[in-house]
Amino acid sequence: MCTGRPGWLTMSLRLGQYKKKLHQIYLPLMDVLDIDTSRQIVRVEPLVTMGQLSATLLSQGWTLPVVPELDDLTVGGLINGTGVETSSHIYGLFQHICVSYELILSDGSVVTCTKDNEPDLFYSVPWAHGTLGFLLSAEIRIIPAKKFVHLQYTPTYTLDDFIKKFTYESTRKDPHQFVEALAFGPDRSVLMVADMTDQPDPKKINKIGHYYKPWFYKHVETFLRKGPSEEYIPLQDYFHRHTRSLFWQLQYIIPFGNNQLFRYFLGWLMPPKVSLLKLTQGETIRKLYEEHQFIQDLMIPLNSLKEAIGVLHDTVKIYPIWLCPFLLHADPGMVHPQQDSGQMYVDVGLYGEPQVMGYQAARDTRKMEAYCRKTGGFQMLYADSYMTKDEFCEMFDHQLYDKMREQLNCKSAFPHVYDKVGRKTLL
Ligand SMILES: Cc1cc2nc3c(=O)[nH]c(=O)nc-3n(C[C@H](O)[C@H](O)[C@H](O)COP(=O)(O)OP(=O)(O)OC[C@H]3O[C@@H](n4cnc5c(N)ncnc54)[C@H](O)[C@@H]3O)c2cc1C
Ligand SMILES: NC(=O)C1=CN([C@@H]2O[C@H](COP(=O)(O)OP(=O)(O)OC[C@H]3O[C@@H](n4cnc5c(N)ncnc54)[C@H](OP(=O)(O)O)[C@@H]3O)[C@@H](O)[C@H]2O)C=CC1
Ligand SMILES: CC(C)=CCC[C@@H](C)[C@H]1CC[C@@]2(C)C3=C(CC[C@]12C)[C@@]1(C)CC[C@H](O)C(C)(C)[C@@H]1CC3
Repeated sequence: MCTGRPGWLTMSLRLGQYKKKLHQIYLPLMDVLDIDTSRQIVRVEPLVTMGQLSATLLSQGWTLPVVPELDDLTVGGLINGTGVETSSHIYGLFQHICVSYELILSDGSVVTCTKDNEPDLFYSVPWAHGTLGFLLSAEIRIIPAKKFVHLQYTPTYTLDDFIKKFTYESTRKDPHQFVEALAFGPDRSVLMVADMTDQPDPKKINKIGHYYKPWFYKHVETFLRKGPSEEYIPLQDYFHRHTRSLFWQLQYIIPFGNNQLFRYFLGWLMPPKVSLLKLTQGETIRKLYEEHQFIQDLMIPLNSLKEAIGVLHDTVKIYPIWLCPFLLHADPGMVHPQQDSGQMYVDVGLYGEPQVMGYQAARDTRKMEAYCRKTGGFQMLYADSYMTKDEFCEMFDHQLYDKMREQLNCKSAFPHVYDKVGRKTLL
């Protein structure tokens, strides 16, 4: 079994060919069920999207501690897959802000698991991609929101200076609420730290969410020239700052999209719906993307970042690079640090056309996957994974997952997670 959500509706690169072979279970569950401000918990169904949830919560003065920024990402996808954002250096991944999951298992029974009740199930759901049961609802923590974020930009011009400042901001004892960086070259980066506030300086307010405003990453790049700066951005605009340009992928689809005239007259049409692009994309475009684009998020320990930037420069040479620190909790399950306590990791996001000569998708992605395993890191599974099953099992800890599959009689009910996400099985 798998969910009946069509592959073209999802925010991953894959079309979900496995869905054709499996029995599809329709789960039209798309409601925000309850906002309990005394417990600071929101109860939601799996098809609730980030755009919908952040608008609902913000209207009441609340927000999720971690808001993955593309509007169409769903709670179900973020729990059964994963989610990360610029506040993750404090709160961890999306799974770490979840308090309970209500699931329907292969025998039809419904269970609610938390870290104290059915902990094995609770810890094995994230990253299992719906191969242990179907999610019916989840309870997620919420925190009070403010109207603006005070965002400070610091350009750096050497790799060493950048690593020093980025490491400091990611690990300091009194951290800023949001930390992110964009690397525009091996030694040209802009570090951004931000905090929520209700007292913006009116002269420094920038409503970056307006449709005629420049794409956010282009705006950030200007600070390499202008030097350090600060702004006040409406919170909702901040959360969805990379939505309008799909990070920097829209430049390949609409190359003139950031042109001033285009923005003023047609900017309100942007971004195209990812699901519409997926639904209408032909086989040729799909192949072109597969062969000429490298879209991957590698989650590696922060102390490997300097080396990783060098390796990525030599292997694919793609800029900008999205850098987002996150605290990986030492919880049981498929993804945890190699040490016994939590460890600071960084999500290294590469979304673009490799500028190296002779790039070969399968060969070079495999190289990056091997490097990621060597550092003790993980690949985000919305992207194409070319690993073999053994390599996959080396990257993701299968101990608890295998135990739960055995215990819950999953083998005849759900495919193995590798058979859902592995690229080889889709060829
Ligand atoms: C993407 C998406 C996200 C959603 N998210 C949420 C969410 O977060 N929370 C939530 O609560 N819901 C959510 N919904 C569901 C939505 O709230 C319901 O579809 C709601 O019923 C839509 O209201 P409407 O005003 O568009 O009504 P309609 O769709 O026009 O009507 C809803 C029903 O009421 C009937 N009806 C309308 N008027 C009358 C009348 N005068 N007398 C008798 N019957 C009448 C209609 O025949 C129909 O059966 C979502 C839906 C979608 C598609
Ligand atoms: N900032 C970020 O963190 C970003 C994250 N992403 C990635 O995008 C993906 C989310 O995209 P989205 O379109 O929302 O999700 P998808 O529909 O792609 O779902 C992802 C996985 O979760 C499973 N799943 C979804 N809902 C349920 C459910 N109710 N019960 C059981 N399993 C379920 C799906 O199973 P099935 O195949 O059976 O439907 C699928 O394997 C995540 O993997 C995330 O990592 C992408 C961009 C940014
Ligand atoms: C962890 C983080 C921040 C991840 C961000 C990932 C985005 C850059 C990804 C998510 C979905 C994504 C893979 C997508 C695409 C680009 C990169 C996206 C937006 C596009 C639009 C590229 C063009 C393709 O033809 C197609 C339409 C299939 C995909 C759809 C998904």
